[in-house]
Amino acid sequence: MQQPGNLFVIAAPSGAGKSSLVKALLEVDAKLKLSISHTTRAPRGQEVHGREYYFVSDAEFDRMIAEGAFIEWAQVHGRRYGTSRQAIEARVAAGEDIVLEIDYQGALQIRRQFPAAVLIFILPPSWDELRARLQRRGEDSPDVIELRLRNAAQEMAHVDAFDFVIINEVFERALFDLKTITHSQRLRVAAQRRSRADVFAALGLTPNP
Ligand SMILES: Nc1nc2c(ncn2[C@@H]2O[C@H](COP(=O)(O)OP(=O)(O)O)[C@@H](O)[C@H]2O)c(=O)[nH]1
Ligand SMILES: Nc1ncnc2c1ncn2[C@@H]1O[C@H](COP(=O)(O)OP(=O)(O)O)[C@@H](O)[C@H]1O
Repeated sequence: MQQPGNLFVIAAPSGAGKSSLVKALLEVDAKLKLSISHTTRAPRGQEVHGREYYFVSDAEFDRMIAEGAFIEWAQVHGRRYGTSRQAIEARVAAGEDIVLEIDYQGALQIRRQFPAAVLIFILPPSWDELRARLQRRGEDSPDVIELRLRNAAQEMAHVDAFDFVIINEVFERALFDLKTITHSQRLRVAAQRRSRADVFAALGLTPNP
């Protein structure tokens, strides 16, 4: 029987570097696939429908809620964001490892439905650096940046519900931490199955004869 895949849930205050880290992680880990959320917020400059998000109208989002199409959804920074059930259930059952880049409210909903999900929280090194990153990114108006900074405190208050916390100060170090977590989870699952071959496969090694 196919073993289910792993779910990695990554949350962070806006500007902490979560999208950049996840993008870099996906580039070096071919086994990981990103869950692409639906949102009612407008696309930013370089964003493409179906790549960063499925950008939908409020009416379309309402319809999806009514149909039970979301495995979790939440209101964040005044817009709605959700993970489609279809995108997760079939893929996890097929053994795929999925990354969800969602807020803490969504992370807690996922934990209730998938107790084995690994919840990772990314923190900025300081408030000043968080503000500086939002400003440097240059995608949000000053009003939106202030709203995101206010919401960051609320988001960070939920850090204790997470399994791991990574401080994204030096980018490469934070990426290394993320890789350690995904590797460890795969090894743990393989070890639980008590199969030496599985443990070696998870490491990408060939067992000695
Ligand atoms: N609950 C939930 N939150 C989401 C989902 N997709 C994105 N988010 C969160 O919504 C917040 C705003 O995302 P976005 O507007 O792309 O800005 P970002 O903070 O720069 O990533 C972030 O905390 C995201 O993690 C989702 O499907 N569900
Ligand atoms: N370790 C880091 N040091 C300096 N800048 C960073 C670091 N990580 C990410 N950034 C930058 O901070 C900004 C916000 O990162 P982003 O990945 O968009 O954050 P989030 O998805 O959490 O909102 C981007 O301009 C990104 O290039």
